[in-house]
Amino acid sequence: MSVVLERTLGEAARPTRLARQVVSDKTPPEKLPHPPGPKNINQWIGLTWRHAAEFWLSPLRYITKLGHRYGDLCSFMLFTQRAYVVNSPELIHEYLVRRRDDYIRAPWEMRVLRQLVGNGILTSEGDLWTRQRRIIQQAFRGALLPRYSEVTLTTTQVRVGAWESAGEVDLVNEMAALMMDISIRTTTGINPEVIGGPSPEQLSDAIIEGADQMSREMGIPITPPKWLPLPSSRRKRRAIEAIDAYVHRAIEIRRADPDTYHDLLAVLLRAVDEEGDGKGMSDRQARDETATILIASAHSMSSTLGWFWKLVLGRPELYDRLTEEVDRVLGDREPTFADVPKLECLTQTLKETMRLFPPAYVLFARMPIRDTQLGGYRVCRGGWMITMPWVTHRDPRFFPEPMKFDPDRFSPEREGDIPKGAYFPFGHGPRVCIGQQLAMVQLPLITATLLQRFRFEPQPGFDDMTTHRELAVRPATPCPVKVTRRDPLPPRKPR
Ligand code: HEM
Repeated sequence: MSVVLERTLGEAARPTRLARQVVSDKTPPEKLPHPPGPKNINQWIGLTWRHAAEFWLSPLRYITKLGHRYGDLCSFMLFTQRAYVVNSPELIHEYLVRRRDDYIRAPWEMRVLRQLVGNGILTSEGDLWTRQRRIIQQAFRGALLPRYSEVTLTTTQVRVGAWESAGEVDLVNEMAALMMDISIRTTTGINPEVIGGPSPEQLSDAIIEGADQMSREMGIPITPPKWLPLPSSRRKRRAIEAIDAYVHRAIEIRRADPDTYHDLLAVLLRAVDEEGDGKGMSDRQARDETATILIASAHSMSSTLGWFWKLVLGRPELYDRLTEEVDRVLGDREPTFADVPKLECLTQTLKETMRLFPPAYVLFARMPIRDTQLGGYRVCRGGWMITMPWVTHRDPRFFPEPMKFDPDRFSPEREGDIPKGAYFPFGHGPRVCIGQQLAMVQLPLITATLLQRFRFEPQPGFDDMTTHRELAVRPATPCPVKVTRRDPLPPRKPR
Protein backbone atom coordinates (compact mmCIF):
# COMPACT_ATOMS: atom_id res chain seq x y z
CA MET A 1 0.00 0.00 0.00
CA SER A 2 1.87 3.08 -1.21
CA VAL A 3 0.19 6.24 -0.09
CA VAL A 4 1.12 9.74 -1.13
CA LEU A 5 0.47 11.78 1.98
CA GLU A 6 1.71 14.95 0.40
CA ARG A 7 4.70 16.19 -1.55
CA THR A 8 6.79 17.10 1.47
CA LEU A 9 6.48 15.58 4.92
CA GLY A 10 2.96 14.33 5.30
CA GLU A 11 0.30 15.64 7.58
CA ALA A 12 0.40 17.18 11.05
CA ALA A 13 -1.83 15.73 13.73
CA ARG A 14 -4.32 18.30 14.95
CA PRO A 15 -4.55 19.13 18.67
CA THR A 16 -6.89 16.79 20.49
CA ARG A 17 -9.01 17.30 23.57
CA LEU A 18 -8.30 15.62 26.87
CA ALA A 19 -10.23 12.57 27.93
CA ARG A 20 -12.14 12.39 31.22
CA GLN A 21 -10.30 12.52 34.47
CA VAL A 22 -9.21 9.14 35.83
CA VAL A 23 -11.90 7.77 38.14
CA SER A 24 -11.32 5.54 41.14
CA ASP A 25 -9.61 2.24 40.34
CA LYS A 26 -12.39 0.51 42.28
CA THR A 27 -15.22 1.65 39.99
CA PRO A 28 -16.42 -1.43 38.09
CA PRO A 29 -15.78 -0.92 34.34
CA GLU A 30 -19.40 -1.71 33.43
CA LYS A 31 -20.51 1.40 35.40
CA LEU A 32 -18.38 3.61 33.15
CA PRO A 33 -19.35 4.94 29.70
CA HIS A 34 -17.65 3.81 26.49
CA PRO A 35 -15.17 6.37 25.17
CA PRO A 36 -16.69 8.86 22.73
CA GLY A 37 -16.54 8.11 19.04
CA PRO A 38 -18.54 7.83 15.84
CA LYS A 39 -21.92 6.24 16.41
CA ASN A 40 -22.83 3.14 14.46
CA ILE A 41 -26.38 2.73 13.14
CA ASN A 42 -25.93 -1.00 13.15
CA GLN A 43 -22.80 -3.03 13.55
CA TRP A 44 -23.38 -5.10 10.41
CA ILE A 45 -24.54 -2.40 8.03
CA GLY A 46 -24.22 1.34 7.68
CA LEU A 47 -21.56 3.41 9.36
CA THR A 48 -19.43 0.54 10.58
CA TRP A 49 -18.54 -0.37 7.02
CA ARG A 50 -17.83 3.22 6.10
CA HIS A 51 -15.56 3.57 9.11
CA ALA A 52 -13.87 0.27 8.39
CA ALA A 53 -13.23 1.35 4.80
CA GLU A 54 -11.91 4.77 5.86
CA PHE A 55 -9.75 3.17 8.51
CA TRP A 56 -8.21 0.60 6.16
CA LEU A 57 -7.71 3.01 3.27
CA SER A 58 -5.93 5.65 5.33
CA PRO A 59 -5.42 4.66 8.98
CA LEU A 60 -3.16 7.62 9.77
CA ARG A 61 -5.62 10.19 8.46
CA TYR A 62 -8.56 8.42 10.07
CA ILE A 63 -6.92 8.12 13.50
CA THR A 64 -5.78 11.76 13.35
CA LYS A 65 -9.32 12.85 12.46
CA LEU A 66 -10.86 10.83 15.31
CA GLY A 67 -8.40 12.26 17.83
CA HIS A 68 -9.23 15.79 16.73
CA ARG A 69 -12.96 15.20 16.93
CA TYR A 70 -13.33 13.00 20.02
CA GLY A 71 -10.24 13.46 22.22
CA ASP A 72 -7.26 11.46 23.44
CA LEU A 73 -9.25 8.27 23.92
CA CYS A 74 -12.00 7.38 21.52
CA SER A 75 -13.59 4.22 20.26
CA PHE A 76 -15.55 2.89 17.30
CA MET A 77 -16.99 -0.43 16.24
CA LEU A 78 -15.03 -2.41 13.70
CA PHE A 79 -17.38 -5.23 12.70
CA THR A 80 -18.08 -6.97 16.00
CA GLN A 81 -15.07 -5.57 17.84
CA ARG A 82 -14.68 -2.27 19.62
CA ALA A 83 -11.47 -0.47 18.60
CA TYR A 84 -9.90 2.03 21.00
CA VAL A 85 -7.59 4.80 19.83
CA VAL A 86 -5.20 6.09 22.49
CA ASN A 87 -3.32 9.29 21.68
CA SER A 88 -1.93 10.95 24.82
CA PRO A 89 1.32 10.05 26.62
CA GLU A 90 -0.48 9.73 30.00
CA LEU A 91 -3.06 7.27 28.69
CA ILE A 92 -0.46 5.31 26.71
CA HIS A 93 1.56 4.96 29.93
CA GLU A 94 -1.58 4.02 31.83
CA TYR A 95 -2.44 1.06 29.60
CA LEU A 96 1.05 -0.11 28.58
CA VAL A 97 2.66 0.16 32.02
CA ARG A 98 0.30 0.70 34.96
CA ARG A 99 -2.41 -1.68 33.74
CA ARG A 100 -0.17 -3.89 31.62
CA ASP A 101 -1.57 -7.06 33.22
CA ASP A 102 -4.93 -6.27 31.64
CA TYR A 103 -3.54 -6.54 28.08
CA ILE A 104 -1.71 -8.88 25.74
CA ARG A 105 -0.46 -8.34 22.20
CA ALA A 106 -3.46 -8.91 19.89
CA PRO A 107 -3.60 -12.67 19.18
CA TRP A 108 -4.86 -12.17 15.58
CA GLU A 109 -1.74 -10.13 14.75
CA MET A 110 0.63 -12.52 16.53
CA ARG A 111 -0.90 -15.54 14.74
CA VAL A 112 0.06 -14.00 11.40
CA LEU A 113 3.56 -12.99 12.52
CA ARG A 114 4.26 -16.44 13.97
CA GLN A 115 4.33 -17.82 10.42
CA LEU A 116 7.61 -15.95 9.92
CA VAL A 117 9.21 -15.63 13.35
CA GLY A 118 7.71 -18.58 15.22
CA ASN A 119 7.09 -18.30 18.91
CA GLY A 120 9.89 -15.90 19.82
CA ILE A 121 10.15 -12.88 22.08
CA LEU A 122 8.02 -10.75 19.75
CA THR A 123 5.03 -13.07 19.56
CA SER A 124 5.01 -14.81 22.95
CA GLU A 125 3.23 -13.86 26.16
CA GLY A 126 3.34 -14.75 29.85
CA ASP A 127 6.05 -17.01 31.29
CA LEU A 128 7.62 -17.84 27.92
CA TRP A 129 8.03 -14.14 27.08
CA THR A 130 9.48 -13.35 30.56
CA ARG A 131 12.01 -16.17 30.23
CA GLN A 132 13.02 -15.33 26.67
CA ARG A 133 13.30 -11.60 27.40
CA ARG A 134 15.55 -12.39 30.41
CA ILE A 135 17.83 -14.62 28.31
CA ILE A 136 17.95 -12.37 25.24
CA GLN A 137 18.62 -9.30 27.37
CA GLN A 138 22.04 -10.83 28.09
CA ALA A 139 22.93 -10.48 24.40
CA PHE A 140 22.07 -6.75 24.47
CA ARG A 141 23.96 -5.71 27.59
CA GLY A 142 26.11 -2.59 27.31
CA ALA A 143 29.42 -4.45 27.58
CA LEU A 144 28.78 -6.12 24.22
CA LEU A 145 28.02 -2.92 22.31
CA PRO A 146 31.68 -2.17 21.38
CA ARG A 147 31.92 -5.61 19.78
CA TYR A 148 28.74 -5.14 17.74
CA SER A 149 29.98 -1.65 16.80
CA GLU A 150 33.16 -3.11 15.35
CA VAL A 151 31.14 -5.52 13.17
CA THR A 152 28.87 -2.66 12.08
CA LEU A 153 31.81 -0.47 11.08
CA THR A 154 33.74 -3.17 9.25
CA THR A 155 30.69 -4.28 7.28
CA THR A 156 29.79 -0.70 6.34
CA GLN A 157 33.30 0.16 5.24
CA VAL A 158 33.72 -2.98 3.16
CA ARG A 159 30.32 -2.75 1.58
CA VAL A 160 30.52 0.89 0.51
CA GLY A 161 34.04 0.39 -0.91
CA ALA A 162 32.61 -0.05 -4.41
CA TRP A 163 30.40 3.04 -4.33
CA GLU A 164 32.97 5.41 -5.74
CA SER A 165 33.31 3.48 -8.96
CA ALA A 166 29.52 3.08 -9.17
CA GLY A 167 29.18 6.88 -9.57
CA GLU A 168 25.47 6.95 -8.71
CA VAL A 169 23.67 4.87 -6.07
CA ASP A 170 20.18 4.68 -4.59
CA LEU A 171 20.63 5.23 -0.85
CA VAL A 172 17.25 3.68 0.03
CA ASN A 173 18.12 0.37 -1.62
CA GLU A 174 21.71 0.43 -0.44
CA MET A 175 20.66 1.01 3.17
CA ALA A 176 18.32 -2.03 3.06
CA ALA A 177 21.07 -4.32 1.74
CA LEU A 178 23.69 -2.86 4.10
CA MET A 179 21.46 -3.25 7.15
CA MET A 180 20.61 -6.86 6.27
CA ASP A 181 24.34 -7.59 5.92
CA ILE A 182 25.08 -5.91 9.27
CA SER A 183 22.18 -7.68 11.00
CA ILE A 184 23.30 -11.09 9.71
CA ARG A 185 26.88 -10.52 10.85
CA THR A 186 25.96 -8.97 14.21
CA THR A 187 23.43 -11.69 14.94
CA THR A 188 25.11 -14.82 13.60
CA GLY A 189 28.75 -13.71 13.49
CA ILE A 190 29.09 -15.36 10.07
CA ASN A 191 29.86 -13.84 6.71
CA PRO A 192 26.65 -14.32 4.63
CA GLU A 193 28.75 -15.92 1.85
CA VAL A 194 29.84 -18.66 4.26
CA ILE A 195 26.24 -19.36 5.24
CA GLY A 196 25.40 -19.65 1.53
CA GLY A 197 21.98 -19.30 -0.07
CA PRO A 198 20.47 -15.90 -0.85
CA SER A 199 22.63 -12.75 -0.77
CA PRO A 200 21.81 -10.06 1.82
CA GLU A 201 20.02 -8.13 -0.96
CA GLN A 202 17.89 -11.14 -1.89
CA LEU A 203 17.19 -11.98 1.74
CA SER A 204 16.25 -8.37 2.46
CA ASP A 205 13.86 -8.29 -0.55
CA ALA A 206 12.29 -11.64 0.40
CA ILE A 207 11.81 -10.58 4.02
CA ILE A 208 10.37 -7.19 3.10
CA GLU A 209 7.89 -8.83 0.72
CA GLY A 210 6.95 -11.52 3.23
CA ALA A 211 6.64 -9.04 6.11
CA ASP A 212 4.53 -6.70 3.95
CA GLN A 213 2.22 -9.54 3.07
CA MET A 214 1.85 -10.50 6.71
CA SER A 215 1.23 -6.96 7.77
CA ARG A 216 -1.64 -6.83 5.22
CA GLU A 217 -3.06 -10.03 6.73
CA MET A 218 -2.79 -8.56 10.23
CA GLY A 219 -5.37 -5.95 9.26
CA ILE A 220 -8.03 -8.37 8.01
CA PRO A 221 -10.01 -10.85 10.09
CA ILE A 222 -9.46 -13.89 7.80
CA THR A 223 -6.15 -15.49 6.87
CA PRO A 224 -6.32 -17.24 3.44
CA PRO A 225 -5.72 -21.01 3.73
CA LYS A 226 -2.14 -22.12 2.98
CA TRP A 227 -3.17 -24.35 0.04
CA LEU A 228 -4.68 -21.49 -2.01
CA PRO A 229 -2.16 -20.75 -4.81
CA LEU A 230 -2.29 -16.96 -4.37
CA PRO A 231 0.72 -14.82 -5.42
CA SER A 232 0.67 -13.38 -1.89
CA SER A 233 1.01 -16.87 -0.34
CA ARG A 234 3.95 -17.59 -2.65
CA ARG A 235 5.72 -14.39 -1.57
CA LYS A 236 5.15 -15.29 2.05
CA ARG A 237 6.43 -18.83 1.56
CA ARG A 238 9.55 -17.52 -0.20
CA ALA A 239 10.34 -15.30 2.78
CA ILE A 240 9.75 -18.11 5.27
CA GLU A 241 11.92 -20.55 3.29
CA ALA A 242 14.72 -17.99 2.82
CA ILE A 243 14.90 -17.11 6.50
CA ASP A 244 14.53 -20.74 7.62
CA ALA A 245 17.36 -22.00 5.42
CA TYR A 246 19.60 -19.18 6.50
CA VAL A 247 19.04 -19.40 10.22
CA HIS A 248 19.14 -23.22 10.41
CA ARG A 249 22.43 -23.26 8.54
CA ALA A 250 23.88 -20.56 10.82
CA ILE A 251 22.87 -22.48 13.96
CA GLU A 252 24.35 -25.70 12.51
CA ILE A 253 27.69 -23.98 11.86
CA ARG A 254 27.67 -22.52 15.34
CA ARG A 255 26.75 -25.67 17.26
CA ALA A 256 29.61 -27.47 15.41
CA ASP A 257 32.14 -24.91 16.58
CA PRO A 258 30.72 -23.20 19.67
CA ASP A 259 33.86 -21.52 21.03
CA THR A 260 34.93 -19.58 17.93
CA TYR A 261 32.15 -17.03 17.95
CA HIS A 262 31.44 -14.04 20.18
CA ASP A 263 28.29 -12.47 18.84
CA LEU A 264 24.61 -12.20 19.58
CA LEU A 265 23.80 -15.79 18.60
CA ALA A 266 26.77 -17.05 20.65
CA VAL A 267 25.32 -15.32 23.69
CA LEU A 268 21.87 -16.76 22.94
CA LEU A 269 23.16 -20.30 22.47
CA ARG A 270 25.28 -20.22 25.63
CA ALA A 271 22.88 -18.28 27.85
CA VAL A 272 20.91 -20.05 30.53
CA ASP A 273 17.94 -18.70 32.41
CA GLU A 274 19.59 -18.37 35.82
CA GLU A 275 16.61 -16.73 37.50
CA GLY A 276 14.24 -19.32 36.04
CA ASP A 277 14.69 -22.99 35.10
CA GLY A 278 18.51 -22.79 34.68
CA LYS A 279 18.20 -24.20 31.14
CA GLY A 280 19.42 -22.82 27.82
CA MET A 281 17.62 -22.47 24.51
CA SER A 282 16.58 -25.30 22.22
CA ASP A 283 17.58 -25.06 18.52
CA ARG A 284 13.94 -24.34 17.64
CA GLN A 285 13.77 -21.48 20.14
CA ALA A 286 17.16 -20.15 18.95
CA ARG A 287 15.84 -20.23 15.34
CA ASP A 288 12.75 -18.25 16.27
CA GLU A 289 14.70 -15.66 18.26
CA THR A 290 17.37 -15.25 15.58
CA ALA A 291 14.73 -14.81 12.85
CA THR A 292 12.88 -12.28 15.07
CA ILE A 293 15.99 -10.22 15.70
CA LEU A 294 17.08 -10.28 12.04
CA ILE A 295 13.71 -9.06 10.84
CA ALA A 296 13.02 -6.59 13.67
CA SER A 297 16.38 -4.91 13.27
CA ALA A 298 16.95 -4.88 9.50
CA HIS A 299 13.46 -3.62 8.68
CA SER A 300 13.27 -0.66 11.07
CA MET A 301 16.92 0.36 10.82
CA SER A 302 16.94 0.50 7.01
CA SER A 303 13.73 2.59 7.03
CA THR A 304 15.30 5.08 9.44
CA LEU A 305 18.44 5.34 7.32
CA GLY A 306 16.44 5.82 4.11
CA TRP A 307 14.43 8.68 5.62
CA PHE A 308 17.55 10.19 7.21
CA TRP A 309 19.26 10.64 3.83
CA LYS A 310 16.14 12.01 2.14
CA LEU A 311 15.67 14.57 4.90
CA VAL A 312 19.31 15.57 5.33
CA LEU A 313 20.20 15.86 1.65
CA GLY A 314 17.27 18.24 1.16
CA ARG A 315 18.79 20.61 3.76
CA PRO A 316 22.27 21.65 2.60
CA GLU A 317 22.97 23.66 5.78
CA LEU A 318 22.23 20.67 7.99
CA TYR A 319 24.25 18.40 5.70
CA ASP A 320 27.28 20.74 6.03
CA ARG A 321 26.80 20.97 9.80
CA LEU A 322 26.81 17.15 10.10
CA THR A 323 29.89 16.79 7.87
CA GLU A 324 31.67 19.45 9.89
CA GLU A 325 30.83 17.63 13.15
CA VAL A 326 32.04 14.28 11.81
CA ASP A 327 35.30 15.85 10.58
CA ARG A 328 35.85 17.66 13.89
CA VAL A 329 35.20 14.56 16.04
CA LEU A 330 36.99 12.00 13.87
CA GLY A 331 39.69 13.94 12.03
CA ASP A 332 41.26 11.43 9.64
CA ARG A 333 40.68 8.30 11.71
CA GLU A 334 37.83 5.83 11.51
CA PRO A 335 34.90 6.13 13.94
CA THR A 336 34.72 3.90 17.01
CA PHE A 337 32.13 3.06 19.63
CA ALA A 338 33.65 5.72 21.94
CA ASP A 339 32.81 8.48 19.41
CA VAL A 340 29.04 7.97 19.56
CA PRO A 341 28.33 10.38 22.46
CA LYS A 342 30.42 13.06 20.72
CA LEU A 343 28.34 12.89 17.52
CA GLU A 344 25.65 15.07 19.08
CA CYS A 345 24.10 16.77 16.07
CA LEU A 346 24.06 13.47 14.18
CA THR A 347 22.24 11.71 17.03
CA GLN A 348 19.73 14.59 17.30
CA THR A 349 19.10 14.37 13.55
CA LEU A 350 18.46 10.63 13.76
CA LYS A 351 16.04 11.16 16.65
CA GLU A 352 14.19 13.87 14.71
CA THR A 353 14.05 11.54 11.69
CA MET A 354 12.33 8.91 13.87
CA ARG A 355 9.95 11.54 15.23
CA LEU A 356 8.56 12.40 11.81
CA PHE A 357 8.98 8.91 10.36
CA PRO A 358 8.83 6.38 13.21
CA PRO A 359 9.42 3.01 11.45
CA ALA A 360 6.92 1.40 13.82
CA TYR A 361 4.28 4.02 12.93
CA VAL A 362 1.72 1.94 14.82
CA LEU A 363 2.51 -0.26 17.82
CA PHE A 364 1.41 -3.88 17.65
CA ALA A 365 -2.21 -3.84 18.71
CA ARG A 366 -3.01 -4.86 22.30
CA MET A 367 -6.11 -6.73 23.39
CA PRO A 368 -7.70 -6.34 26.84
CA ILE A 369 -8.03 -9.80 28.43
CA ARG A 370 -10.66 -8.55 30.88
CA ASP A 371 -13.05 -5.60 31.17
CA THR A 372 -11.01 -2.69 32.48
CA GLN A 373 -10.94 1.11 32.57
CA LEU A 374 -8.80 3.77 30.96
CA GLY A 375 -8.99 7.54 31.42
CA GLY A 376 -12.32 7.17 33.19
CA TYR A 377 -13.89 5.13 30.40
CA ARG A 378 -14.86 1.52 30.02
CA VAL A 379 -12.61 -0.76 27.94
CA CYS A 380 -14.15 -4.11 27.00
CA ARG A 381 -12.43 -7.49 26.95
CA GLY A 382 -11.42 -8.61 23.44
CA GLY A 383 -11.16 -5.04 22.06
CA TRP A 384 -8.48 -3.63 19.80
CA MET A 385 -6.11 -0.99 21.27
CA ILE A 386 -4.54 1.25 18.63
CA THR A 387 -1.62 3.57 19.38
CA MET A 388 0.32 5.38 16.70
CA PRO A 389 3.66 7.05 17.39
CA TRP A 390 3.19 8.71 13.97
CA VAL A 391 0.13 10.60 15.26
CA THR A 392 1.47 11.49 18.75
CA HIS A 393 4.84 12.59 17.29
CA ARG A 394 3.00 15.08 15.04
CA ASP A 395 0.77 16.54 17.73
CA PRO A 396 1.49 20.29 18.18
CA ARG A 397 0.78 20.07 21.93
CA PHE A 398 3.94 18.01 22.33
CA PHE A 399 6.02 19.19 19.35
CA PRO A 400 5.42 22.83 18.38
CA GLU A 401 5.45 23.32 14.61
CA PRO A 402 5.33 19.55 14.24
CA MET A 403 5.94 19.47 10.49
CA LYS A 404 9.22 21.35 10.80
CA PHE A 405 12.24 19.05 10.60
CA ASP A 406 14.23 20.50 13.49
CA PRO A 407 16.97 18.29 14.98
CA ASP A 408 17.59 20.93 17.69
CA ARG A 409 14.39 19.79 19.43
CA PHE A 410 16.64 17.05 20.80
CA SER A 411 19.51 19.38 21.84
CA PRO A 412 20.50 19.13 25.54
CA GLU A 413 18.87 22.54 26.17
CA ARG A 414 15.51 21.69 24.54
CA GLU A 415 15.04 17.93 24.85
CA GLY A 416 13.67 18.37 28.39
CA ASP A 417 10.73 20.40 26.97
CA ILE A 418 9.32 17.30 25.26
CA PRO A 419 6.60 15.93 27.57
CA LYS A 420 7.51 12.58 29.10
CA GLY A 421 6.24 9.72 26.96
CA ALA A 422 5.35 11.89 23.92
CA TYR A 423 8.32 10.52 21.94
CA PHE A 424 8.34 6.72 21.69
CA PRO A 425 9.73 5.39 18.40
CA PHE A 426 10.94 2.30 20.28
CA GLY A 427 7.62 1.67 22.03
CA HIS A 428 6.89 2.00 25.73
CA GLY A 429 6.66 -0.18 28.82
CA PRO A 430 7.97 -3.69 29.46
CA ARG A 431 7.79 -4.62 25.76
CA VAL A 432 9.88 -1.69 24.65
CA CYS A 433 12.35 -2.49 21.84
CA ILE A 434 15.14 -4.69 23.15
CA GLY A 435 17.53 -3.36 20.47
CA GLN A 436 17.06 0.33 21.31
CA GLN A 437 20.58 0.94 22.68
CA LEU A 438 22.16 -1.04 19.88
CA ALA A 439 20.18 0.93 17.29
CA MET A 440 21.27 4.24 18.81
CA VAL A 441 24.90 3.14 18.47
CA GLN A 442 24.69 1.58 15.01
CA LEU A 443 22.74 4.43 13.36
CA PRO A 444 25.30 7.19 14.16
CA LEU A 445 28.24 4.91 13.34
CA ILE A 446 26.86 3.99 9.91
CA THR A 447 25.90 7.56 8.98
CA ALA A 448 29.18 9.01 10.33
CA THR A 449 31.16 6.53 8.21
CA LEU A 450 29.29 7.54 5.07
CA LEU A 451 29.48 11.28 5.78
CA GLN A 452 33.20 10.98 6.41
CA ARG A 453 33.96 8.99 3.26
CA PHE A 454 31.68 10.47 0.62
CA ARG A 455 30.11 13.62 -0.68
CA PHE A 456 26.57 12.96 -1.90
CA GLU A 457 25.01 15.07 -4.61
CA PRO A 458 21.24 14.48 -4.66
CA GLN A 459 19.64 13.66 -8.01
CA PRO A 460 16.06 14.42 -9.13
CA GLY A 461 13.44 12.56 -7.10
CA PHE A 462 15.59 12.11 -3.97
CA ASP A 463 13.21 14.23 -1.86
CA ASP A 464 9.99 12.42 -2.79
CA MET A 465 8.61 11.54 0.65
CA THR A 466 5.94 9.09 -0.52
CA THR A 467 5.52 6.45 2.17
CA HIS A 468 5.14 2.72 1.87
CA ARG A 469 3.38 1.52 4.99
CA GLU A 470 3.33 -2.10 5.95
CA LEU A 471 5.11 -3.56 8.96
CA ALA A 472 7.31 -0.45 8.95
CA VAL A 473 6.80 2.89 7.26
CA ARG A 474 9.57 3.16 4.71
CA PRO A 475 10.38 5.32 1.68
CA ALA A 476 8.40 4.14 -1.35
CA THR A 477 10.75 5.86 -3.80
CA PRO A 478 14.54 5.80 -4.28
CA CYS A 479 17.04 8.35 -3.04
CA PRO A 480 19.40 8.65 -6.04
CA VAL A 481 22.73 10.41 -5.37
CA LYS A 482 26.03 10.97 -7.16
CA VAL A 483 28.90 9.78 -4.98
CA THR A 484 32.35 11.30 -4.74
CA ARG A 485 35.00 10.05 -2.33
CA ARG A 486 36.24 12.69 0.08
CA ASP A 487 38.66 10.95 2.42
CA PRO A 488 41.94 9.17 2.03
CA LEU A 489 41.18 6.37 4.54
CA PRO A 490 42.36 2.94 3.36
CA PRO A 491 39.56 0.40 2.68
CA ARG A 492 39.02 -2.18 5.43
CA LYS A 493 39.46 -5.88 4.87
CA PRO A 494 36.53 -8.24 5.51
CA ARG A 495 36.77 -10.22 8.76
C1 HEM B 1 15.35 2.24 14.31
C2 HEM B 1 15.41 1.09 14.91
C3 HEM B 1 14.29 0.40 15.64
C4 HEM B 1 13.02 0.82 15.92
C5 HEM B 1 12.37 2.15 15.58
C6 HEM B 1 12.37 -0.24 16.66
C7 HEM B 1 11.06 -0.17 17.16
C8 HEM B 1 10.49 -1.13 17.96
C9 HEM B 1 9.20 -1.00 18.62
C10 HEM B 1 8.29 0.21 18.51
C11 HEM B 1 8.98 -2.13 19.34
C12 HEM B 1 7.80 -2.40 20.26
C13 HEM B 1 6.54 -2.64 19.52
C14 HEM B 1 5.31 -2.67 20.43
O1 HEM B 1 5.37 -2.43 21.62
O2 HEM B 1 4.27 -2.95 19.89
C15 HEM B 1 10.11 -3.01 19.11
C16 HEM B 1 10.24 -4.27 19.65
C17 HEM B 1 11.31 -5.10 19.40
N1 HEM B 1 12.47 -4.76 18.71
FE1 HEM B 1 12.90 -3.01 17.82
N2 HEM B 1 13.24 -1.28 16.80
C18 HEM B 1 14.43 -0.93 16.21
C19 HEM B 1 15.59 -1.67 16.16
C20 HEM B 1 15.74 -2.93 16.68
C21 HEM B 1 16.96 -3.69 16.68
C22 HEM B 1 18.33 -3.16 16.18
C23 HEM B 1 16.67 -4.91 17.23
C24 HEM B 1 17.57 -6.10 17.47
C25 HEM B 1 18.82 -6.21 17.10
C26 HEM B 1 15.26 -4.90 17.58
C27 HEM B 1 14.57 -5.95 18.16
C28 HEM B 1 13.30 -5.86 18.70
C29 HEM B 1 12.64 -6.96 19.40
C30 HEM B 1 13.21 -8.35 19.61
C31 HEM B 1 11.40 -6.47 19.84
C32 HEM B 1 10.34 -7.23 20.64
C33 HEM B 1 10.51 -6.99 22.14
C34 HEM B 1 9.47 -7.67 23.01
O3 HEM B 1 8.36 -7.93 22.56
O4 HEM B 1 9.77 -7.91 24.19
N3 HEM B 1 14.73 -3.69 17.23
N4 HEM B 1 11.02 -2.36 18.28
